[in-house]
Formats: sequence, C-alpha cells, structure tokens
Amino acid sequence: MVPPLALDIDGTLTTPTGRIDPRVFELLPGWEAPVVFATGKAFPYPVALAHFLGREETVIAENGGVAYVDGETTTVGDPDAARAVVEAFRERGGEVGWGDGDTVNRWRETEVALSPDADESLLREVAAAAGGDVEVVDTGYAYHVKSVGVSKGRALEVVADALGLDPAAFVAVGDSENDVSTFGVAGESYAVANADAAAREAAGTVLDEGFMDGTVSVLTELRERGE
Ligand SMILES: O=C(O)COP(=O)(O)O
Ligand SMILES: [Mg+2]
Repeated sequence: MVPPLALDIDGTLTTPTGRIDPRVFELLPGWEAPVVFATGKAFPYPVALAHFLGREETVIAENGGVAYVDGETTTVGDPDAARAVVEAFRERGGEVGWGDGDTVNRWRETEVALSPDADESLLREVAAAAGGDVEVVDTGYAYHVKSVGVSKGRALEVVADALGLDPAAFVAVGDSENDVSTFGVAGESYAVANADAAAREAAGTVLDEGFMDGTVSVLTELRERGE
C-alpha cells in the first residue's frame, strides 16, 4: 500500500520554468491513497489540478486559509487585516505587481498575494506596523500577506481528520517556507533540492534532485516500498 500524500505545487510538481511537469499526469491519477494538493495558490488552482487528474478534489489553498475535503470548505484567517496591510502598502507607493486582471488574487478569500517583484522591505515594514496578527510569507513565487497561525499544516490536520486518517500517515513534499508546517505534521517529509533554507531545515530528508525530479524520486521509492 502506498501512503497518502500532501504535495506542494509550485517548485515541487512544476518545472523550473513554472509549468506543471507532465509526469504529474502519469504518477498521480492512479495513486492508490488520498492525494492532497497543499498550495499557496488560490482555491481554484488545486481544484482544477485535481479535477483534470481525475482525482477527488481534496485541497489546501491559500497556505491553509482554505481547506476542501468531501465537499466541505473550511476557511480560516482574517482577509480584511491582510487587505488593510496591502492597502497601506499601496498608499506608500507599493505595487501588488500582477498587472491588470490580477487572477492571482481574484478568487483569494483569506489573504493577499504580491508579486516577487514587489518591494519586500516596504511590505514587511507596513505589515510589522499593522501589529502581530498579520505576517508576510515568501514562497519564492509570491509574498503572501496572511494571518498568523494559518498554515498548510493546520489545514492538513483538518483534511486528515475528515478523511479518517492520522496526519502522521501522510508523506509531504515541498520546497519553501510555507511547507514547514506541513512537514511538521506529516509523518515523513521531503524538501526538493531547490527548496529554501526554511524548508530544508524542517524536512526529514533533503532530496538530491530538484523540482519534479525530486518528487518523482520520492513517489517511486514509496511505490516500491508499498509493493
Ligand atoms: O502560491 C505560491 O506562492 C506558491 O505556491 P505553492 O505553495 O504551491 O508552492
Ligand atoms: Mg512551493
């Protein structure tokens, strides 16, 4: 038997240029245990991924702000506090940086994400001035302004509970600061070689290979172990 998976998306299931690696479509549709996509992206992105893989839509979005399992949505966090920080950042001349349309934030319910090109020091200054309830998380793909205490790891506990599983039964793979909490609750955790310092530090194992090459190595090993 293979174990259930908690998989980060960006940096973990993608190529270095940010595309979904096609091996996702070979390895995950037939995975014989729950697969939870746990991402900083907004809710529709992991839902779409699960949908087009033909899998149950069991997802964690917005760094844990949104959890969806068995048709039930759980949202946590204070979007107004995050939006107020971003508004103050804009008033100080900062730019969210996604251009017109901003599909990054269009469906975001509990936090706000800013482009990696945004002025990080100004953003951190404004967030610190807002008090202790809001923090800035840098995934390498975006700066997320979110409520303290909201995390992918907490959301994994919610999802695991709904599935009747122990969170420690999960194997987690990820690449950044926003995966540290997942690594803390999963029984086994792997940081791909491109992972940031926080993820490397928190992971049980740091892989030799990066991006989907690293993830494939874990999935292959888990399958062999389960045979
Ligand atoms: O949305 C981001 O900033 C990163 O997304 P990820 O959590 O899937 O890596
Ligand atoms: Mg990632």
